[in-house]
Amino acid sequence: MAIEHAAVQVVRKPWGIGDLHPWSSIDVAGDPVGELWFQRTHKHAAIPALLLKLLFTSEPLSIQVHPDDEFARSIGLPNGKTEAWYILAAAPGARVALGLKRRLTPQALRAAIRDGSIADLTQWRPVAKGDIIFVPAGTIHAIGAGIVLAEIQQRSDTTFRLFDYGRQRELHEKSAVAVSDAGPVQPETGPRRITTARTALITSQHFVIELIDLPANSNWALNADRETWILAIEGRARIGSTNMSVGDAVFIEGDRSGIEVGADGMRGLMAYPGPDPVVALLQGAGELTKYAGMSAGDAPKSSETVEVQA
Ligand SMILES: O=P(O)(O)OC[C@H]1O[C@](O)(CO)[C@@H](O)[C@@H]1O
Repeated sequence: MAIEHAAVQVVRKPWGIGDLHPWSSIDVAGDPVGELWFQRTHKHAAIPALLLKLLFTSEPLSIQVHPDDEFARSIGLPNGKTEAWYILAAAPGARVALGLKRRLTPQALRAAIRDGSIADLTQWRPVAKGDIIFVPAGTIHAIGAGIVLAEIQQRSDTTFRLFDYGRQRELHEKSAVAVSDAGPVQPETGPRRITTARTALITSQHFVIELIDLPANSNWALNADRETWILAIEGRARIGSTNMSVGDAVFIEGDRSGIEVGADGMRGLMAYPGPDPVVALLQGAGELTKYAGMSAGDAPKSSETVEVQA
């Protein structure tokens, strides 16, 4: 049984940024921060199946691919890395790449990595705030500059890079060729309404991602039998005794809790293992909350911060 205000792990990246507001009040001294990873707070807690992150880009990430479960296990890793991105903010012209413009043989893919022409073969698309993008393991992909996004992924840090814009980081030609589905991607299925407050954005074997839009001063019951992550993206709420405002995340597993929504409502992402949406997970309690007067000062940011260089 657990309800935790997630700790934040800072990951520095060459493509990161220097000012994380309004998503985090962490002071970014030094190298740019590319990612904030939300972590369980108890040191001896079981390792969750999912990883929730925020990504901040001032330059494009590498063109990359991740292994599926089968390949990951063949090299001694516990699982692969299917991921999804929810766009929180996007500068004009911001874009992401998903799949290739045309199908390549493994030999042609290897040659395109070696001569860098893979950069001209990826299929870019514009993105805007509120977009959701599903990236199954094996999909060649990249994230462009000027984006803040929330990433939900299988818990893995295995990335095979195909191209890195001249940065001096390692490429992983052999593994990338072995795991890539080197062609155009299939069209995605659209979001599906679960209730007036809940929309399933992604329904997949590995995780479900819901957009939750909880009205001002409403009360809810959260019945989390399985691992569940909630990220606040607008407004405020209190989950159990944890106050949440923009950029805060809560982990809950094998536990029940009330949610009291603040005076401006709360919009957030809720993610849990798939394959199907769990209707009983979040239910309206039908009462106005006593918590309507919550102010910014009532919602402290996560207390624990650690640093990682990547
Ligand atoms: O190799 P790079 O460019 O630092 O990118 C790695 C990052 O890309 C992502 O896979 C997002 O596509 C992150 O989960 C990961 O940390």
